[in-house]
Amino acid sequence: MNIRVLVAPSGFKGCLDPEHVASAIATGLRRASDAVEVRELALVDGGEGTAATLARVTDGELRPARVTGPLGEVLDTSFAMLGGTHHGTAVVELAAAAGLSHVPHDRRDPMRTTTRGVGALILAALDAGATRVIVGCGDSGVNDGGAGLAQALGVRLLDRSGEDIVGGGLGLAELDRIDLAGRDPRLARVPMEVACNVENVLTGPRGVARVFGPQKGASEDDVRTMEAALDRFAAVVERDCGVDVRLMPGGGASGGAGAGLHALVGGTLRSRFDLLFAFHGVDEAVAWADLIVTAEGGLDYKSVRGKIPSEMGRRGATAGKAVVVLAGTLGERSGEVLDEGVCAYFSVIGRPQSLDDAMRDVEEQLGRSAEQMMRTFLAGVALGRRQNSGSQA
Ligand SMILES: O=C(O)[C@H](O)CO
Repeated sequence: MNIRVLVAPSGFKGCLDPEHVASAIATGLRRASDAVEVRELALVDGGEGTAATLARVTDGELRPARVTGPLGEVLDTSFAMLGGTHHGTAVVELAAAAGLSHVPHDRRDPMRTTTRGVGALILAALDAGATRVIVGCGDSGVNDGGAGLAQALGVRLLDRSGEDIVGGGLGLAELDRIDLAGRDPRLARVPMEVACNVENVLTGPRGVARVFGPQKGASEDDVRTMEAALDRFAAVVERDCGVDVRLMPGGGASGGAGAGLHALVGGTLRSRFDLLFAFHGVDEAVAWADLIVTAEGGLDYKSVRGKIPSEMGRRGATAGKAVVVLAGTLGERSGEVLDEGVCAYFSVIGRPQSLDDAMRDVEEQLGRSAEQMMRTFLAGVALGRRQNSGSQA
């Protein structure tokens, strides 16, 4: 009897895209036995690779666009126009115009980086005739509450002297008034859904500056300054737009771009998995599988807060399926993923080596680990069969 294995990993950020992660795992699984039937789903979570992957799975295309990058530089990037039954839907990946990967290490500074280019991508999608826009959040290098993108779409964010505030997380500290009158009128007609991690909130103890600021280059002082700036932003938004974005689920996505996209642009914030997994047919694939193998570059306590391994753990457990996670590295409290329905997790790193070497060998290591994991699983299946036939004899 064949064992049906669903391979549904995320990409290994900055190292291997989800398609290559999936195919490396699938190769290893097939080596374990001819009785293994594999189905590959390369999953995206709204961050890097989302537009390209959704274009591919729907037979759509990437459209080039020249925008302002996070540091104010000229950036050649793209958005997706989906195909098939999703014709008319545009996917704007925030990371494509404001991603951390566009900011060199020595210039990481979320006090200054901007989402302005994301607004330009949304305009390009509207100009291309989009009738529905999906904005994917994640992997950003910004903390501007979506101010830059809103300004690019015609929203005025004014300081006390009636001047437009400057770009970046710091500019929000000067915000005094919001004027929505000049917002692009097409935004009132074209529905926009924002795929976000609904665990991320704008302010408070789990606020976005505190949780994600340091990885974007913020010092402790910067974090405090940005928190105060986001508090001010939230207060002005509440007064001028009539919505409290402080603890709104997903409002903290991508440096608070979730809050700005909702309050200033009119987008609806949605769980990224509910929105994006439908394109992949995840629920049907989970129902098909006996075993689910998912993967992530770095597994740690953040993985249980709305990341792909924990989401696959939950969906697998609900459907009564075994879920295993293969990870590049195991970080702080990675074991918390076991509380999310995952049966077991492994690091694929086989020997002490530098990060560069590990990244170079990762496909081979994924294949080897997947093969050994599958052999263990098959041994368990064989043992179960023997015990069953023994108890029936
Ligand atoms: O984009 C970001 O800021 C992080 O991925 C959290 O959403």
